Order: sequence, then C-alpha cells, then structure tokens
Amino acid sequence: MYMYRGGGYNLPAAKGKRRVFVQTETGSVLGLELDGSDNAHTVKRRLQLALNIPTLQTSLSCGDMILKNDLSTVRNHSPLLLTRNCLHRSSSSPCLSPTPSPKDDEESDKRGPIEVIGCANHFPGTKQLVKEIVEAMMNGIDPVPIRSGLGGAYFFRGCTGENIAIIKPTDEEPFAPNNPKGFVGKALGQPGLKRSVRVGETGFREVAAYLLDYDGFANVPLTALVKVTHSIFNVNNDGVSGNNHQQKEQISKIASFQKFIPHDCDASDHGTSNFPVAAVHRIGILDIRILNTDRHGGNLLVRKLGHVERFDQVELVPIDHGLCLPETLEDPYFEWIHWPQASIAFSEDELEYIANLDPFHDSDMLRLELPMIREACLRILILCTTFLKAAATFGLCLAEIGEMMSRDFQGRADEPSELELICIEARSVLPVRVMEDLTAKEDDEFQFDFECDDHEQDAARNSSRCLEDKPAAKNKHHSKINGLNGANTLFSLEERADEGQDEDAIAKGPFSYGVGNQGVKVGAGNPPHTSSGIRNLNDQIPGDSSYVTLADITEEEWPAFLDSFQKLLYPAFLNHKAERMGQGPRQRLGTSCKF
Ligand SMILES: Nc1ncnc2c1ncn2[C@@H]1O[C@H](COP(=O)(O)OP(=O)(O)OP(=O)(O)O)[C@@H](O)[C@H]1O
Repeated sequence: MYMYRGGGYNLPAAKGKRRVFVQTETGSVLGLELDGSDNAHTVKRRLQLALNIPTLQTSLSCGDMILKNDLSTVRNHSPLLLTRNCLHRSSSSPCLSPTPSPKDDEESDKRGPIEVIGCANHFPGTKQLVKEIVEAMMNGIDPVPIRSGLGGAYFFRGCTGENIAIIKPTDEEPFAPNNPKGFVGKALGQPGLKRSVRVGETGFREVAAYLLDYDGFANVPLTALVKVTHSIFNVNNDGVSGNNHQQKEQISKIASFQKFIPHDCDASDHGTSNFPVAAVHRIGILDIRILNTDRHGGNLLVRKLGHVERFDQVELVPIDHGLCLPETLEDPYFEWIHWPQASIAFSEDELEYIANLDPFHDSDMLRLELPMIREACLRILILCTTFLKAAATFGLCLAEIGEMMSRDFQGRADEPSELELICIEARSVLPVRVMEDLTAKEDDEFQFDFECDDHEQDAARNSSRCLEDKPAAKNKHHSKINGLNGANTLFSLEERADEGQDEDAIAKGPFSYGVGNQGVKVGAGNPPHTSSGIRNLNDQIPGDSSYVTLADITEEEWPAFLDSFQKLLYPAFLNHKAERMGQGPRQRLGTSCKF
C-alpha cells in the first residue's frame, strides 16, 4: 500500500489552542492564536484591531463552511476567509482595506517571514529551504518577480542568489484583487479564470497535487502552503498597482511555496520523442486522478540528464497544479494525450500503483491536511480515481483513458465526454427531488452576488438567451453551455472578466444545473463534514460550464450514484474499444507533437 506523506488521518478534535490564518477578501492575512473561548465575533474584533478594517456585516468561512459564531470545529492551521455579506457587492471596489497596517501591537503577528500552514513534518525539506531563504533575505537578497504567466509569482533566492522556491500569493492569481499584471476584477472566492476553480483557491490545489503524489511517483516538486511576509508583494490600491517594495511596507500573504527545480526548458520547447514512457505515464496517472485542466507543455519542466548515443536523456517535472480538482466535472487538458508514449500499455509497476490507489483514503487525507478543501473537489477526485482504476483493470492505455475524459476528441467540442455521459446516466437513477424554494435562498444573508444594475441585468438576460440559442444547446444533452471550457484557450482577460460578470449575474440563483440534471430540478444536497451545519450553498460554483455537477448530490445519494457509475464503466469501456476498432486511429488534435 502506498502511503501519503502525512500519517494517520483521523480528523483531530479542534478544541483548545489553535493557530489560524485569516485572510480578507482583498488578500490581507493575519495569523491568530485561538483558544476555547474564541468565537467568530472575537476573531473579527481582533482583526479589526490588527488590520484596521471594518468587520461589521462580514462572515468568516473555511472552504464550504460558514462559521456562524462557534469556532470549535475549526482545526489548527486552518485558513479562514473574511468576506462581506452585502447583497450587492462590487468585486472591483472592495471595501475591506487592501493595505493594512497593524495597529495594535498585541494583535500584530510576530512570526517569522515564512510560516508553513499545516504540519511542517508533512513537507520534508521545507524548513531547510525556508531557512536558506530567510538567511538570504537578511543579507539583502530579495525575491524576484516572475514576468511570465498571468498571476503574480516570485522566485525566492538563497545566499548566492540561486533560486530556491517559487512563491505564488493567492490574492495575486488572475482576476484576484492584487494581481500585478492587470487581470483583476473579482474578490477571493468568486469563480475564477476557470469557473470551476474559485479565485484564491489555486494554491491549496498545488499542495493537494503534491500530497497525492505518493512516493514522488510523478515527480511533483515539494509544495506547501505558507503565510509569507515581504515588501516585494503587490497590492492594488483603487485599481492601481502599488509598489510597496520601495516604501518597504511588509505585506503578509497566503501563498503556495514550491521548491525551485533547475531545468533546461519546458515541454513546449522540446521534442517529445525522448520523453521517458514511464515519466509520461506517471504524470498522466496523476493528471487523471486530479482531473488536471491545465497540463500544457509549459507546465512540464524538462531537465537534461546527459546523452546516450545521440539522444538526450531527460527528466520531466510537472508543475502548476492550480487548476486541478475543479468543483464540477470539467473538460481536462492533457497535452500528453498526443504523445505516442501515452498509447503504450501500462507497466506492471504502474498497474500496481493504480490498483493500490484508494480514493476514499485520498480524500480523507486531503480533508485532514487541507481543511479548506471543498467537498465538490474531493468528489471529483473520487470519481476520476475510480474511473482510472476500472479503466486500467479493463486494459485501457493512458491515451484511451484521457480520450474518454476529454470532450473534443471527435471535433465536437460542445458535446460531453464519454466520462460525462456515464455520469449523466448514473445521475438518472437517482430519485427526483423537488427543488426547495429558490426565493427563500435568494433572501439568504450570504447571497453570493454581484453588484449588477438594471442595465447589466438586462445584458445578462440577453446573453443568457444567446447561449440558449447556440445550436449545441439543442443537443439532447445540453441545457446550458457557456463556451468557456477550452482548457487551454487564453481569452483576453478583460473580455473574459466581462463575460464572467454577465454569466455570474445569470447564474446568481443558488443552484445552476449541469446537463446531468437533464432539466430536472434538484434540491440542494448537504455534503458531508459540515461541522457547523451551515454551508456556503449559495456560493456554489455555477454549473453552466459543466454537464455534470456533483456538489448537489446529497450525502445519502452519493453512494448510490457511485455504485451506478461503477456499474456503467465496463459497458462504456467495451463500447469505447468497439468504436475505436471501427474507426481506426482516433483523430489527434493539438500542435505539440513534435516528431
Ligand atoms: N518548481 C519550479 N521550478 C522551476 N521553475 C518553475 C517552477 N514552477 C514554476 N516555474 C517557472 O516559473 C514560471 C511561472 O510559473 P507558473 O507557470 O507555475 O506560474 P503561473 O503564474 O501559474 O503561470 P500561468 O499563468 O502560465 O499558468 C514559469 O516560467 C515556470 O517555468
């Protein structure tokens, strides 16, 4: 049995002294010690003192869970998010101050500049890396902002100036309030660049990929979540990028921290024919488990190890897992699907690794290590791992499994993948539930809403009609299609942001229906592990970019759904094989195959 890096995974009791990290909607972070007497009110009061921000009409949440007042369920090292409750809030003009200056000495956080969030023992080697970086910073060696990419990212260096780690603050992601590259417009927690991944939630996904990569099987570099304080970080004041570095103002952020791996290039700059079959398979296995929607060539680093005869020996290093584990079943993007290595059968070792995967163990482990992870993401993990295990046992190769999960293999980009069709079928056996009163939901004080005047609402309605008019929407499997699923399609972000606003306005009801519901109105489920019993249900990711939403399947229905899903797999594999044999080699899309 392959073990994850942590150890046992019984959820520990969350009483007594705990350290939590409270992040405001605009990115400011404060580490706080909680004791048994603390409640949401006292935490907000301390935040107000420390960060000089108004906390009236705000709520605290941790992933899916909104913390009404009782904090006894909040576990040590949980990141909490403080958001405004306002019915009409504008994401572009946040009212929580983005440039906090600690007011009260008692409340200001005096920990070191880089603090691992979570149990440091589960991230072996992090302490040493942090030590080297801190030493370098004390010697005046500052981090370097990375120009490439859409989000804010920084190389933190060692004493000789060598890169040690790449740090990506969660509030500098694309669309996030403090993005340094002009791609702003949303608050933390709103649907992001990929709508099934919320703004500010890519960092913990990077850590999830590392933790799931048991025994370093796929070679994911050491990745942890940290609270990091430095003057290099970006803060946008009233939409203007601020350079606090010159003013030497120290800013604390929650960020992903990944070990820097020296490399020669990435897979988009290198012929793929000498990539080792095992490396491609191992990365593919990980991508399938986590439904990676962003495995393009730039996210595979290539290290040259030397030559054998005239051929380079290379090692592949998968990076940038921020867009894995989406909240709804998405169209993945697997660059390797075009590579011949993916059509070679799995080796005995690989089959053994797959057979030993236990998706329920995996999700328990992630729930323990990453308290903010949403149940919808864990359901995706369970579903995809189950699919992988059955497909490998059946004898499918990596490329075939990837094809069955991808939407556009036959050039019909707007049709569900074979995996999605199986899920649609599996959902159809669930008993029909009657939708709860939507109006009551809309009145809920935690309405997840945008400031949207009448004009914008009209535009949204028109836009909704246009979407329904799309020919693809007439397909029996389509109820809503937003056309934003191209996993690797880079839209102009301004355009994308506008679209997002309209779509969010359309989808502002608490639930939207993936095609899996086939037009049937489905009530809200109460997924498991809701310690306060109050979940951020109104805040569900709109399902309009997805045919299958899993979050609204109740805890009681979930086993029945999985059971039916599993029963459908064998016929689906047979069907896939038969189709493949009838058609000859499948059409391969993309441009990265450099042979
Ligand atoms: N662990 C690592 N070791 C070495 N270089 C890295 C590592 N992670 C990322 N990089 C490099 O840093 C740069 C930015 O990284 P990355 O692509 O992860 O950031 P991003 O902001 O998420 O980018 P994008 O918007 O393209 O997804 C890339 O050039 C990448 O090659």
